[in-house]
Amino acid sequence: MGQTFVPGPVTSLAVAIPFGFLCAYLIVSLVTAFTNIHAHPLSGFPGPRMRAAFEFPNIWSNLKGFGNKDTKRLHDRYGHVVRIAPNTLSFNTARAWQDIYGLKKDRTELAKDPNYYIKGPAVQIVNADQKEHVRIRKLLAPAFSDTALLEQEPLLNHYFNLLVQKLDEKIDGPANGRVDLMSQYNFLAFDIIGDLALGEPFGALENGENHAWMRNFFEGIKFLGVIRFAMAYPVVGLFFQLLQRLKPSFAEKRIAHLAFTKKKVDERLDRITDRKDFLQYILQGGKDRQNSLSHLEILGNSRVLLTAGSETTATQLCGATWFLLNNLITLQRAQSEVRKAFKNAEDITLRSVSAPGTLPFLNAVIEETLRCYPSIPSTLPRVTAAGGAIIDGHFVPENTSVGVHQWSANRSSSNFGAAESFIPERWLLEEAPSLCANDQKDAMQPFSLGPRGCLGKSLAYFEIRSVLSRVLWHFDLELEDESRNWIDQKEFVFWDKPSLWVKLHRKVA
Ligand code: HEM
Repeated sequence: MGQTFVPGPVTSLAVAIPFGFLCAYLIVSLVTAFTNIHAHPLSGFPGPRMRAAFEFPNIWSNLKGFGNKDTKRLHDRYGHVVRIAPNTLSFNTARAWQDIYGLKKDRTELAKDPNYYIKGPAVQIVNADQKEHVRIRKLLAPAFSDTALLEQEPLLNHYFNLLVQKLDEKIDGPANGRVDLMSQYNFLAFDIIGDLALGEPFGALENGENHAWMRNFFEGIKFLGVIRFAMAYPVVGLFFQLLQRLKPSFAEKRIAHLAFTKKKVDERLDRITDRKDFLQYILQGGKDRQNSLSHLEILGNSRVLLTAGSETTATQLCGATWFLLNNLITLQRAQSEVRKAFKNAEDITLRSVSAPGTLPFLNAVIEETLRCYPSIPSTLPRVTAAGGAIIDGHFVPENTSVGVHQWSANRSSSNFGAAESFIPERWLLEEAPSLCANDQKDAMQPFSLGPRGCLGKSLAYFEIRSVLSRVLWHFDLELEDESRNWIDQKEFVFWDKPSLWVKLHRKVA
């Protein structure tokens, strides 16, 4: 006969204490949820009750990579402003862009949301507060002026030509013209920004493989989503810390990523050169000011430049190519415009691709790609200051996280006619179809706006116009069947882009 187990006092306590904590946690969560719905300063804003009550539906949606689609669905249902989390409002109008990201009359700006822009040990341009940001931006801005960028033309041309050469080699090689343009564009954008920022080629195009830095970068972005979850739910945070101990590769990749950047920055700082890379501007600008950047700040900002300047531009190159190849009439028009504008490949220069009136249709394709497939489809959140703010005509109480959700703004039928369709002609004054007559063009701000708007916008346009012109000039392209649905992607702040398979043919002379 078996013995009956009678729990002793120690066993009972071991069960009772966690059980007690769990009950207390559940009760506090439910009371908070009830208060969030009925007695919160944002209670009057529209949105689903679950979103008003808890943080996790929003975090979970982003963590799974469906943030863009889920948030847009909420805007379609609830309107221009939606309460997507207890303390978070999402907007989708042109007015909201100005109210949230523009500089105020008293020269202040809405601060970046610290729960999103998680600060590391070093201040860097993207997460710095307003005062620090002004200091850093002043040092970096001269490197991004059109004059400074035009001086970089030989360097840029080297990489543009290398891309064409590598693509051309694929035609006669075993690949028989089949190529993954997503990888090639990523190699190109990373090589360019690596060279511009740190004065040294990274060799991704040359070697034809993703640099470990790039592979780790995307892991890092996904990792940020987990950190945000852990910040909102400390219980998840504890579990996550445990996971890191059990699976050290999680943290190792991040450490390797940081170590690589440090090594490259240190090597560059040790090198005496008169090459005008971005670091040269930072060091020169800091010489006669007490505002120079510390070593840690140089490191932090270099990481930002490498990231901000590679992934975003490569995304646009991929997107524009896919939209073109998916619509043969558009492709033919863009291609014949480029081939007519440039008799010889050498005529394609930074100045010629940017000259007004030279490539109107290609420029319209680029704008429409930025609308339909923005590099950063999600929200870049700010926090309202003491006393609250008027946003898009609504009074928003202080300490609220606010932002424009790019995907929802760009694809909203109240901002754009036939918003879900790719129609480059909407950007051409004389050809815009009547259904696009009321387009709210200012509702699309792919580079954001105001004092924290993109510093690399001119560089991005130079790169995108130059590369698309060259690819369309040199090659005839077909989309491979497996990339027909390429555009259907998950989003983790940036897009999780799969390979973009195309078949290249040399242009018939
Ligand atoms: C199509 C390409 C690009 C897009 C769509 C884009 C978009 C953006 C956006 C939306 C922001 C605002 C971020 C925020 O508010 O947190 C930003 C900031 C920034 N971008 Fe870009 N970007 C692009 C290319 C580049 C390039 C090529 C560089 C060159 C390094 C660059 C450098 C920066 C920097 C330094 C900032 C921070 C500006 C500041 O806080 O003052 N970007 N970008």
